Amino acid sequence: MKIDFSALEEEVQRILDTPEYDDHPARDALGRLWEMNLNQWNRVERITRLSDSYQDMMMKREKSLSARFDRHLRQLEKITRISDHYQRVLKQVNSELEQTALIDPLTELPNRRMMMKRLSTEFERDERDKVYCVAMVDVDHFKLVNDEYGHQVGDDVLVALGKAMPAVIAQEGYIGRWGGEEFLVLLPGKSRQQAQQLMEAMRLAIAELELDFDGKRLTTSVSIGLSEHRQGDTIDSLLTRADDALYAAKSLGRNQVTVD
Ligand SMILES: Nc1nc2c(ncn2[C@@H]2O[C@H](COP(=O)(O)OP(=O)(O)OP(=O)(O)O)[C@@H](O)[C@H]2O)c(=O)[nH]1
Repeated sequence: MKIDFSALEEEVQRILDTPEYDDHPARDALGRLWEMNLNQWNRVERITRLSDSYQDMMMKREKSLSARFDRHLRQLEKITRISDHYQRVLKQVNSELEQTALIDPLTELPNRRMMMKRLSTEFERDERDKVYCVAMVDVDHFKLVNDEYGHQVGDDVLVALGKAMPAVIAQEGYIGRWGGEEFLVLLPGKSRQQAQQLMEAMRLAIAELELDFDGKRLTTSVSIGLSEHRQGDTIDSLLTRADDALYAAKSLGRNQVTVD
């Protein structure tokens, strides 16, 4: 049977409020039962309120946690984006630095370090049947250019030669600034005869070059010492022979190619 509690409560309330029942033997017990009932309801209400506010608190907490999580996630994404960007910039700066460390700033040709790197790579390859020549190129009487036209014109001459010589060599070899007014040419796969022909063409091209700097016209020439790789050669021995050949070219009157 279903009990209608509100009707029952109303009825009990009415009995307790009726003065004729004040002396009824069950009046006191009913009064206390009613009191207990009220207390129980109050407790239930308190517990319900507590549970509601606890649920409320948990929901708020969950919301704030999820908001914090989202905020952290966005920050993390931002940091990742920044870090990716910096890594790209760093990579570029590194490669630019590496480039500048290997390029001669005046002529923009590979510098001595780069040439040595290149030579080392070549020498690491299998020695058998290696066909390889190197040529040391030195500008003749370059001191006179500086003395007569000034250091700036001297620089301009080096820049002009740094453009003219690679144009002759093209894909046949590899040229770099060795230092001062000296250049080094690497000629992989070239026999002594082929290298000599190429260096002769380069010497001639330079001798015929007419340079004009602010109306100052001048010509110049280069001496070239060539050496061909021999069995058992080291980088040092190959370069020393090219140097010796260059010395010979200078001694023989300059503007010529000599082979050691
Ligand atoms: N303008 C300029 N001069 C340089 C540079 N590097 C070296 N020189 C000059 O090159 C000159 C080389 O002089 P030397 O070693 O006597 O040789 P040279 O006058 O060319 O005579 P030979 O080599 O015997 O034909 C020196 O005066 C150096 O100062 C440079 O980067 N710019």
